[in-house]
Amino acid sequence: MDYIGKIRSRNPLIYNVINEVATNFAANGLIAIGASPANSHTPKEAVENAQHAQAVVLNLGTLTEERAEAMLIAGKTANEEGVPVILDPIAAGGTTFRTEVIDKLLEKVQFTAIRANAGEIAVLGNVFESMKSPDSTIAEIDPEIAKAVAKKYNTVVIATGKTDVITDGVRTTFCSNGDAMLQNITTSGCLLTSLIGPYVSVGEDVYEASVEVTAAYGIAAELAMKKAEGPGSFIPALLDTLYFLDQNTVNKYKRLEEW
Ligand SMILES: Nc1ncnc2c1ncn2[C@@H]1O[C@H](COP(=O)(O)OP(=O)(O)O)[C@@H](O)[C@H]1O
Ligand SMILES: Cc1ncsc1CCOP(=O)(O)O
Repeated sequence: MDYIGKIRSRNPLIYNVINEVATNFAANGLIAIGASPANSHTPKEAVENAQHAQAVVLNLGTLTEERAEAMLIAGKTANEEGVPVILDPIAAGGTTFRTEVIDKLLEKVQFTAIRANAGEIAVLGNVFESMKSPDSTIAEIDPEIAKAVAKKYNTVVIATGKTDVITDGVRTTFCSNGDAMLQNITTSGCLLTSLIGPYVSVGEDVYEASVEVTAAYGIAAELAMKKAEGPGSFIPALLDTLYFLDQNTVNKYKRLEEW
C-alpha cells in the first residue's frame, strides 16, 4: 500500500495536544510527510478540534493541568467520533501528577496506539518504576513486556529504541531502521508519535500502519544522516528527507523482522 501517496493526496488533519519543546518540529514533520497539523492545548477547543481531525495525538511532555484536561476531552471525543487517538506517555511514572494523568487517560480513553521509548513502556508494563526524564534509560524493550502492555490496553504498542518493537499483543515486528543521531536531538520520539496519526488515518490495519511509519521514519533518519554533519544539520536534513520520501524508497530500505 502507498501510505505516503495516500497521506499526500488526503492531507489528513492531525490534532496535537503536544509539549512545548516538540510543537514546532512535530508540526513541520507532519507537513513534510503531507499531513496538516493543528496544535492546541486549551480544553475549550478540544471537542471541536477532535471532531474535525483525522487523528488525535496526545503527548504528555510539559504537562499542565490545562493540557491534561484538554487531552482527556480530546481523547474521549475522538473515541465517540471514531477518530484514531495516539498516546505518547512521556516520562511515565516520573512524578505523581504525571502518573495520575496517564492512569486516568488510559482508564477513560481507548487508544489506537501508544508510542513510547523502551523505558516508558517498561513503566506501563509495571516492570520499571519511573522515568526521571523523557530519555530512556533502557536501550530496548523485552518484546513480551510490549505485548503485555498492548494486550492490557487493547492497543498497538510502538516501543522505540535501537531496535523498535511494534506489537498488537498477537503480532510482533522488530524494526532495525534508524540512526543513533536521533538520540542527539530532542523530540525525535515525539515526531514519530505525531506521524503515526496520518499513517493510521489512511491505513486499513493499525498494526501494519504502525510498522510502516516506524520503518519510514527510521529510513528518513538514515538518509538524512548521509547529508548531515551533526545534530544541528541533522534536524533540517530529516525534514527535507521526510518531504522527499516516497513509498518505493521505504519499500527498498525497510528492515523488518516478524517475531
Ligand atoms: N540507538 C539507536 N539507534 C538508532 N535509532 C535509534 C536509537 N535509539 C532510538 N532510535 C530511534 O529514535 C527514535 C526515537 O526513539 P526514542 O529515543 O526511543 O524515543 P524518545 O525520543 O521518546 O525517547 C525512534 O525512531 C527510534 O527508532
Ligand atoms: C526535553 C523535553 N522536556 C519535556 S518534553 C521534552 C521533549 C521530549 O521529546 P522526546 O522524548 O521525543 O525526545
